[in-house]
Amino acid sequence: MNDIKLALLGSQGAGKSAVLVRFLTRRFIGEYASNANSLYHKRLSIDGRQLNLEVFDPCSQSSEARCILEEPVDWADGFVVVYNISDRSSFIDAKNILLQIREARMENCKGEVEVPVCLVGNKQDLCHARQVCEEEGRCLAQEHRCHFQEVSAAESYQDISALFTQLIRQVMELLKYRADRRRYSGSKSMAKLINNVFGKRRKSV
Ligand SMILES: Nc1nc2c(ncn2[C@@H]2O[C@H](COP(=O)(O)OP(=O)(O)OP(=O)(O)O)[C@@H](O)[C@H]2O)c(=O)[nH]1
Repeated sequence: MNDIKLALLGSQGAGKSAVLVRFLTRRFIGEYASNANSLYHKRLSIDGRQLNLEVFDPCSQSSEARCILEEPVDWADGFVVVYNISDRSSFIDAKNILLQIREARMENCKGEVEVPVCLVGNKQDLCHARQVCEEEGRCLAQEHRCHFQEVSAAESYQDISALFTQLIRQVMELLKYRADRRRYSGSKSMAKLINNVFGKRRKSV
């Protein structure tokens, strides 16, 4: 069974918990305790595969949230970066988070497939108070080569479910790629070893 670890990042009040709880329970719960980090577990089946999903929803202000950004690849297999379309400062925070993820990827991944990220513009139901247009979100996502989706955790389940499903599929591909690479480099070193031992012997015969 695959273990998939995701982290939700974004500024305070962007709706991280609302988006996650909508995905996990199909429900919208108006208020969440925002002074604690939460780790959610769920068993899922996607494309016929059983998965153990772990999602970290950090309290925006906590030091653990900052730690995750310091070692993102070690901690999570994929990220959901959430901003509030009716709050420009949350979009600026999302930009900074994407930059930090990219920097950390460059340091940690070294030629590896990129860690999957989805940029989410939440609170689409508040479009009368919109401060970030959809195009800006799309452009930012293109710049960071990540998926983008505007959603309303308050009003809809479908878009949120689709974005998590797509992200989890990307993560499964990344984990498969890593496992194949490990297997390949393992068999390459085994072949080298055999060649060293038997190749040398053959020469001396
Ligand atoms: N109108 C509207 N309100 C939302 C939506 N999603 C979340 N909210 C509200 O926004 C507020 C913040 O939501 P949270 O999910 O707690 O936000 P958060 O990003 O987890 O916040 P922190 O835990 O403080 O970092 C709550 O009052 C939610 O009810 C949405 O899609 N539409």
